[in-house]
Amino acid sequence: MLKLENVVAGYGRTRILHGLSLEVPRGGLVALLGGNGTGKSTCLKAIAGLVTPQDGTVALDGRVINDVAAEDRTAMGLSLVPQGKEIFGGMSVAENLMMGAYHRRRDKAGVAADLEGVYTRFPRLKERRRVLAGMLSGGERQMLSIGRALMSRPTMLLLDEPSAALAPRVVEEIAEAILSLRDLGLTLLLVEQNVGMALEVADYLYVIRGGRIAFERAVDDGVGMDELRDFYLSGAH
Ligand SMILES: Nc1ncnc2c1ncn2[C@@H]1O[C@H](COP(=O)(O)OP(=O)(O)OP(=O)(O)O)[C@@H](O)[C@H]1O
Repeated sequence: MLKLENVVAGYGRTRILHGLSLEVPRGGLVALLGGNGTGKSTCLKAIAGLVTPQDGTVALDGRVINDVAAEDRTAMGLSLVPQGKEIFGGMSVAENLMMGAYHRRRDKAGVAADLEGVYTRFPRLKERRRVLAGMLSGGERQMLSIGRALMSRPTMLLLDEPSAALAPRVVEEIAEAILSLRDLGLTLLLVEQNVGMALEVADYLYVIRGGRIAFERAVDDGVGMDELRDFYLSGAH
């Protein structure tokens, strides 16, 4: 469904991705692991259209989308759940969710149904729908961030470190939510530093090092936690 080939990208003259290639098949749950500052978020931004590749291609369903604007990629089914839970703290939970459906203004009935769907998936968001998003806990913010992305009716979600700074019990909840999205038929690319969580949910793993993919393997083929941790920690330093 999604294919990156030899993507070179960065900020200004600074190159961060040095020829990165990866694939996410339809319905797959693929994890991209790597240490701090290795370019994981930059990779997601290149897919979402927030960073333009200087070389290489990003293709969705066989179509190269390098020149497609970010908002048009959202309409094509790509939705980014950014790191840092970039929610609007001064707006209510419900208003934040509606922001995810901004390009579907003419589809009032569909948007209302999807809002109910998000509330069914995350009952805590329903309970807190009138609360200012800035008052939510870390786990609730992450759920809101995922819920807001779902409001654009995506076919593929790009999740940027959804477990970051969350307690283990909450990470487990988020992992379950991610698995339930896969069961719903969504295709997922999950950027993580939490190796345990990635191994628990993903069916395929990539490790990024120096702006390129340095290791990849199907989880079913056996990937040891220690092997992975050593691999990318040794590469990060
Ligand atoms: N907007 C920007 N302008 C300039 N440099 C940036 C920008 N965003 C990120 N960088 C730099 O690009 C490099 C890769 O950042 P990126 O956020 O892609 O890494 P990451 O693997 O997601 O790391 P982390 O897990 O710490 O978020 C870092 O050195 C970072 O400082």
